[in-house]
Amino acid sequence: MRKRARVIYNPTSGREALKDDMIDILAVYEKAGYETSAYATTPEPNSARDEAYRVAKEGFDLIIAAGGDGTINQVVNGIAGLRHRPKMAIIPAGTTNDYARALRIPREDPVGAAKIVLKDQSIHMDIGKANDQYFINIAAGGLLTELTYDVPSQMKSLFGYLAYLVKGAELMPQIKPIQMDIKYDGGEFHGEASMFLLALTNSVGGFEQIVPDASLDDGKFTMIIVKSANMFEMMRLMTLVLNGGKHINDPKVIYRKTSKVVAKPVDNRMMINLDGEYGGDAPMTFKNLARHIEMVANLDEIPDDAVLGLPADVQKAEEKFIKAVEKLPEDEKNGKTE
Ligand SMILES: Nc1ncnc2c1ncn2[C@@H]1O[C@H](COP(=O)(O)OP(=O)(O)OP(=O)(O)O)[C@@H](O)[C@H]1O
Repeated sequence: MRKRARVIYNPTSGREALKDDMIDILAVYEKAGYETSAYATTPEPNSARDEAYRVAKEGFDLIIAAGGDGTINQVVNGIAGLRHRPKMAIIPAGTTNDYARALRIPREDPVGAAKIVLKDQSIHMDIGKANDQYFINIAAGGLLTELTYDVPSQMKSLFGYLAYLVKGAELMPQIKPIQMDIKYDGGEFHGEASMFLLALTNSVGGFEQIVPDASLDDGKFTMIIVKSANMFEMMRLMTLVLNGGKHINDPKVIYRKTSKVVAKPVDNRMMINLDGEYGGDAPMTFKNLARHIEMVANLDEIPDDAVLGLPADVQKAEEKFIKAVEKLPEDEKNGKTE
């Protein structure tokens, strides 16, 4: 039987240009060997998610999420909990397109983005689970992230609103740190912080320097906690970000790799932002699901150190080996066995 693909596209996203290109897009996936059909999402809140779930259950081989990061998030939410998870591809048509940036998929050319499938390259991407929802790129909490809910949609990306903040001086008094308790692998933060952020890729709100060393398939989030900072300090940190990712060593910042995080507010409400949308209130447990979704990617263009490319079993074997070595007496670790 021929392989089957479904293009799930948002006819309202970004420039609304997808419809015009759909015949050419379908032809690309046919050429790649898939019997391909298209589904336009509807105004119902979860239509992309529900369609992705339906076709995955029917045994489709490939789902192409065409739209903004919101559409990709929904398709992932439709299939992430299933045993049979079709391969995914993305055709970016939103405003920020963080995910396409990380996978090096063309962002201005929908047919060109589809053609990446012809290279037959993919990455098994890590995704995040936040209580019972999934996210593909970012989870964040703290007052600074709450501001994003009030800003216009083109400023919705996590850091895109900084320009807006600079203009909107009336918002400055709202940038108050809150008390939070964040447990992560091997450590805990308890105190006042302006925000915390978990990233799965190096592409956060259009910036590639916020997480300069993200790996897409290492089973770990990059966690950033910005300790209590005022607006001036935030701007200083952003300057360090733009200056080659120097913020990661700043005393105001905790920067760690972790596979699990438990975030709790202390005497406050803490809203959580998942991939740029409100995702519920903390307490929340975040788990990294390693190498969970196979995504078509422009592998040639992705820096080598962003992809481990190891099958999960090899990775596990490596981890076991490292743990076993750690348990050895000091002499044996150094190669002395007598
Ligand atoms: N046919 C439709 N009519 C109205 N809204 C729709 C329709 N299809 C999907 N939506 C809504 O579009 C949103 C997802 O938008 P998506 O992320 O794809 O694009 P975007 O908002 O243009 O991109 P970005 O997030 O980068 O700004 C969801 O809230 C979804 O409910």
